[in-house]
Amino acid sequence: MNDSTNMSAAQAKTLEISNLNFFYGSFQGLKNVNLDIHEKQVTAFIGPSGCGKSTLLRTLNRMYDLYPGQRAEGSITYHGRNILDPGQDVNMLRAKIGMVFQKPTPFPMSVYENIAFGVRLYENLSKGEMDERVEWALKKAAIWGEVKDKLNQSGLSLSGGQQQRLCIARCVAVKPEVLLLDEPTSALDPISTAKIEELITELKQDYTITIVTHNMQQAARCSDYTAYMYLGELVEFGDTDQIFMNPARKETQDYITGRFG
Ligand SMILES: Nc1ncnc2c1ncn2[C@@H]1O[C@H](COP(=O)(O)OP(=O)(O)OP(=O)(O)O)[C@@H](O)[C@H]1O
Repeated sequence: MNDSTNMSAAQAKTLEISNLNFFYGSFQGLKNVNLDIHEKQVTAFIGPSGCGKSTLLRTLNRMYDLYPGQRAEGSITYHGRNILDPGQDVNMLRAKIGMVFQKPTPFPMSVYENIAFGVRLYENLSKGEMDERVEWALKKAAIWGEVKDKLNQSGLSLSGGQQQRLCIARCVAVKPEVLLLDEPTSALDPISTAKIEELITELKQDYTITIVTHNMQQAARCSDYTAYMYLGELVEFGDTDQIFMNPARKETQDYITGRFG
């Protein structure tokens, strides 16, 4: 648990989720979720399989838009605008609110190009500037030392843990404000997991982070706030210390102590 966070009501909110409902066709995946994501803090979504953690994460940068039949209702306010509005520029939104998936997904191209490719979609940098950006992003993701002599090798030649940090670097390279991490360590060994957890703690100095995790210890170690979900509803949300040590709801207590789920 994180002692750096003496939570206060005054803490800035990066995303304000209000009355959010989500539908997969006729199936309702999220039911009236209300939640604030605080600036430069780590918020963990926990709960049993199928409770809606990934669905909630995917609404935050409208990733669901890529799939027909999926829709969200309600509002998610970001910089004073509801990002669910049809007029929202989703490409710009995804640059500002980037996502890293459960399985590392490097592009089948060099380490350098994995980073430069996304940057070119948004910015026109000179070769020198791009070199600097690539190095900066790889350093931010704590992988520069391991890949600086392999920039022209395929991203797919890296280990799983390195690939995941490359994906985090790719996300950071376009200078987002928010990182959405969907079970980022579930495919990784314990050492790579520890590196990513350390990285999350470092990255929150600059970014607002939201993480879906099945791992209670991970939520307790890395997050400042925790949201416990069940059957599409937000059961309880609060400071991670409070949720783990003194949950208000019995359902939360049962889940975190392993009596349920
Ligand atoms: N593409 C889809 N079409 C229809 N229903 C879906 C789809 N994706 C998810 N669901 C349903 O929505 C609900 C929430 O799923 P979601 O993936 O958000 O849960 P989760 O908490 O992230 O689960 P897990 O921990 O297993 O990844 C589940 O009942 C799931 O079956």
